[in-house]
Amino acid sequence: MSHSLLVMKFGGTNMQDAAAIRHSASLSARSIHQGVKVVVVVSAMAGVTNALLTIADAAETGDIAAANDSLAEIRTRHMTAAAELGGRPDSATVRELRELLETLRQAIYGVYLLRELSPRSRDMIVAFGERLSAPLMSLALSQMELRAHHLTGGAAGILTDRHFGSARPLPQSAERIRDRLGGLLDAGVTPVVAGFMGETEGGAITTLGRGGTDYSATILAGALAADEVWAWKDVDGVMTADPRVIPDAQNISELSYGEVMELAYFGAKVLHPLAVTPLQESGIPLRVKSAADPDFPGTLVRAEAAMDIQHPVKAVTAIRNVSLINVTGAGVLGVPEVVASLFSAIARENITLLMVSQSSSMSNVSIAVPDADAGRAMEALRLSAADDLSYEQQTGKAVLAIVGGGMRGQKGVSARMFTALAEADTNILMISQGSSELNVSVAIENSEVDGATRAVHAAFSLGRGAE
Ligand SMILES: Nc1ncnc2c1ncn2[C@@H]1O[C@H](COP(=O)(O)OP(=O)(O)O)[C@@H](O)[C@H]1O
Ligand SMILES: N[C@@H](CC(=O)OP(=O)(O)O)C(=O)O
Repeated sequence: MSHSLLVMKFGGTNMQDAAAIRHSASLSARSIHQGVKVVVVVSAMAGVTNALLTIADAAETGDIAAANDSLAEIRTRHMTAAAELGGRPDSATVRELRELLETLRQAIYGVYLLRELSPRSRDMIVAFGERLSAPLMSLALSQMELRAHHLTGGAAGILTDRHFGSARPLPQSAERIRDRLGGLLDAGVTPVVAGFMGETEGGAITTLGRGGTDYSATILAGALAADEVWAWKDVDGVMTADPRVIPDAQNISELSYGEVMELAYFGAKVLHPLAVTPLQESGIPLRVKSAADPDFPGTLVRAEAAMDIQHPVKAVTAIRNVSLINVTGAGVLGVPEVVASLFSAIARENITLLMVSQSSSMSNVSIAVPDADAGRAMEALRLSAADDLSYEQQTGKAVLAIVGGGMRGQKGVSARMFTALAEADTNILMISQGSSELNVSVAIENSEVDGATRAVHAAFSLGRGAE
């Protein structure tokens, strides 16, 4: 099928060094040479986002030596890639990288002097990963005789709210994106947008949450009414399970927006959980494609996905490092009161709620939240209707989920999952099924995740050659 506009996203692995960047540029060039306009969206080089977060924390705690050492590594990595991509020491790209790295150094030194790292400062620092990789992609494209122009997410028109660390795009972004990128595209220039980031109306840099470059790409695609989004990955597409845990996992040819959201929410690192939301209104398809095998169709994600009656479950996924919090109301408090206190605390603190289950006879409600959010959840509970509630936290748990639109109305799916878990000697701590019937999730011990995933994957015949 011929396209006129594609948005292509390249993640950290596909930007990790000069060779990977050159290969990614050539994947864009293939389409550009066919007359397709392409908007390129890039992530930071693999590992750089984590390194920047560690550097910011080190500076805040006063360990400027460690921060400077890591910063030097980041500098070397980018300068080496620029040189290998043909950027001369006096070129505009190398000068720009030098300036960005100097601003980053000053920002980190500021955190060190103040011993203070606000969510806003953290976002400003962490977004440098993408700001540093975008010029390298522009350079690689220009070495292929293509005209390219790189921009920050904000300069490309992505305007967000002020939720630093997990910002959401504002509706007025759409028109701004068309204004900022339309002219470039009309002039035959390929925009290269730094992913993961946007900016507030006041011009402060925000980030869209980990894995947010997928989200940047779909926000741009929605605004520009692109034909498709192609998210290039180091895997064949969205797989039936994490291929690092299940070598036998295979590519899923089609998923609906709803299915992919559930998968991402329940831990499949392959896409940002909100990535497809900007596509829902227009129905723009998203393809997850393999950078190593560009002609392989990968996974097509769209509004209505093909359903295979033999496979009501399409994938198994897990989130490790989860805490279970059990909340009990004392005597007079019934379940509604307990739920009300609990949920208002959760909402206030913007906590990711993975599972909820209640026991009506005991005025008891249990929730599963990521370990990283558990401290805040407990603190919020302490500050809420404190005296009448008691709560306890269990760490070291995980949530395992099966996902697939075909389980809607099908009997026996949960039974098959529970039998497989029992046979794998996995203790189930909590169970939940959304009324959308797109998933069934269970809480289990962290240590049992790999074995349980293998067992459930096999029980639903998801592996290669399982039939
Ligand atoms: N169900 C799944 N399908 C594909 N990949 C998965 C799945 N679950 C986890 N992953 C992991 O997600 C990784 C791809 O995501 P990510 O590293 O964020 O890509 P990128 O950096 O290209 O955006 C793979 O390396 C894989 O290990
Ligand atoms: N660099 C950011 C954003 C991102 O989407 O990265 P990747 O495409 O490599 O998952 C992160 O690590 O969260």
